[in-house]
Amino acid sequence: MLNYENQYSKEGKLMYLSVPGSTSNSPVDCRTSSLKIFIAALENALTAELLRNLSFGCVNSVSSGCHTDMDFQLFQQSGRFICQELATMPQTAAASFLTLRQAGQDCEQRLLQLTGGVNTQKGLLFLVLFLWQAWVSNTSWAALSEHISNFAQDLQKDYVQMPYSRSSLSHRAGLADIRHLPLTGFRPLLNTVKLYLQSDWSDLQLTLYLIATTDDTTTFKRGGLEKLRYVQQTAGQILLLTAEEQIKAAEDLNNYYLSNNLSSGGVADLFSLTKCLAELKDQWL
Ligand SMILES: CC(C)(COP(=O)(O)OP(=O)(O)OC[C@H]1O[C@@H](n2cnc3c(N)ncnc32)[C@H](O[C@H]2O[C@H](COP(=O)(O)OP(=O)(O)OP(=O)(O)O)[C@@H](O)[C@H]2O)[C@@H]1O)[C@@H](O)C(=O)NCCC(=O)NCCS
Ligand SMILES: Nc1ncnc2[nH]cnc12
Repeated sequence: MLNYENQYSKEGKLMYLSVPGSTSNSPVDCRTSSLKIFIAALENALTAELLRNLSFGCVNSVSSGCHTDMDFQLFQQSGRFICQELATMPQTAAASFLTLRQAGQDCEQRLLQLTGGVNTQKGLLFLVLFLWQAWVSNTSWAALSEHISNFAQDLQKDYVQMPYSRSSLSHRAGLADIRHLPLTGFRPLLNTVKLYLQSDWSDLQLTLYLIATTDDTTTFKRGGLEKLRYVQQTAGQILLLTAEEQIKAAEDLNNYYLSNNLSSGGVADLFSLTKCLAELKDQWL
């Protein structure tokens, strides 16, 4: 077992691991070795998301949900691709919002090339890059929310300059879209992680909680505001039932998604990120 000598910054943060007797004179950067921890947690979470029994219009191991253009294998490829991109992302991308956005847009284009133009997980990629940036910049868990909120403030400009697009429709409908998360320092997601760690929620209960509390623009785009509000209210009511009653009611809601051609893609991403952060929390600086 190698005996590591840690090296700390002036603020006392663990910055490097130096390997005694190593041939190279440059210390092993703990950010590189620890990035493997980050990526392993993301891989585990993405696998769990695809293995959900009820996926509410999303792709899983036994169904393509309401997606004729995507399947389980494509999502496996998409997830592996995103993990590989994070593993090789240059640290310079973490320097500012603009460098991160450029890196994210380049990565999003490579992802779309991989999928033949099908949007599998561009939302997940967007969100996980903020967490990647915080991780590689050695932001502590306690400082995470304020750090991301400050870092992402330029996102506000998206709403001003937004061309007439789906995002503008959801924004005009008053929805808290995907940009709301980094702008609020991932506060809703971190609250979900805290609740998840305190409870013994099943994957179904976590999914239902996320449906109830998320303005999923993929659901809104396909079904409009009335159906979005219906699934949110129904999921919240299901969580109040006994565990046995929940199963039947959840299957009915899952069938509602399928019969109305609805997808919960945003919820699926938040499911993955909740699981990922729950695994990382105790190892986060
Ligand atoms: C910032 C962007 C990613 C914004 O993209 P866009 O302008 O398209 O914004 P939206 O359409 O509003 O949302 C994009 C995706 O975000 C997910 N999502 C939706 N609601 C929420 C929410 N409330 N909280 C969190 N995340 C949310 C969702 O992504 C997932 O679903 C997609 C797959 O489902 P599907 O139904 O197939 O989606 P579509 O293909 O759109 O529908 P069909 O055509 O099939 O009918 C998939 O993306 C999942 O991830 C929304 O789709 C982007 O503009 C951007 O800037 N990206 C590059 C920059 C970057 O990455 N920067 C890094 C940091 S600065
Ligand atoms: N499993 C899935 N199916 C459809 N859209 C998704 N977005 C993220 N995960 C997804």
